[in-house]
Amino acid sequence: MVSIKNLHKKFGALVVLNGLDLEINQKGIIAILGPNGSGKTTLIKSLLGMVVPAKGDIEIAGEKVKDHWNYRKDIDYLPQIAHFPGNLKVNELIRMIKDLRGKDARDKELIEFFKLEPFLDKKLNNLSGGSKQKVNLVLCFMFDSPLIILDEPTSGLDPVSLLRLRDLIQQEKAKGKTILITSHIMSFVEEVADRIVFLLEGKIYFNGTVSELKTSTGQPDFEHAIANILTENNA
Ligand SMILES: Nc1ncnc2c1ncn2[C@@H]1O[C@H](COP(=O)(O)OP(=O)(O)OP(=O)(O)O)[C@@H](O)[C@H]1O
Repeated sequence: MVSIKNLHKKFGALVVLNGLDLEINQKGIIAILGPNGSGKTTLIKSLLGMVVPAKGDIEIAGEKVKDHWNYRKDIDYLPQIAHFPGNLKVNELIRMIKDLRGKDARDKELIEFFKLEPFLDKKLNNLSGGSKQKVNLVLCFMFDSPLIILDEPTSGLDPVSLLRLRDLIQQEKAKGKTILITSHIMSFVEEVADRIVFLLEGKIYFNGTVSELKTSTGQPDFEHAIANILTENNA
């Protein structure tokens, strides 16, 4: 589904991706983890053509990403920071995105799911951070694409909304989708992820299941296994 070969990206003198290779051929939930600044968002944006790598090849569903755009219609993406036009009302934004994408959308179901009905007539500028994130989630999930990329979907969500998001992600997985996710909430990652891909120094440092990670680090729990990688590598 996703094939990345020898990916390089620098910002000025800062080397972010340094010959990264990654194959994702499975359905299910793959967590992309790594310390702050390790290049998770840069990697995600490279998949979407929003960052242009200096070197390397990316293919998604057998289609090359470079100089192409058609493949993107089959990807749903949740950006880490959504820059919404603040003067638009929530329902106006949802309508606008539906018009732009020109695909069937299940917005009503998701608005109900995240209990957003009371906010539909409010301007985005007047929403709390968590409510904005729920709008972000509705916009991402409403088009039912086979590949979903979620950059920090948990950010700003209260515990009840977090449980709803977890259920939604599990439902999408059950439909046979591939879901890439970044999150700094390790308990959430441990609960949902089928595979952990850990970025360090511009490459994949670990690629395996949660239990393989615990075994390879000799740690009894997931949070300590991640902390162990970071301290061992002075990250
Ligand atoms: N457009 C840009 N111009 C300059 N530097 C950038 C740009 N985008 C990212 N960087 C830098 O590249 C590095 C990797 O950033 P990136 O956002 O990919 O990391 P991340 O792993 O997603 O981090 P976090 O966990 O904090 O979200 C950081 O040092 C960041 O400051």
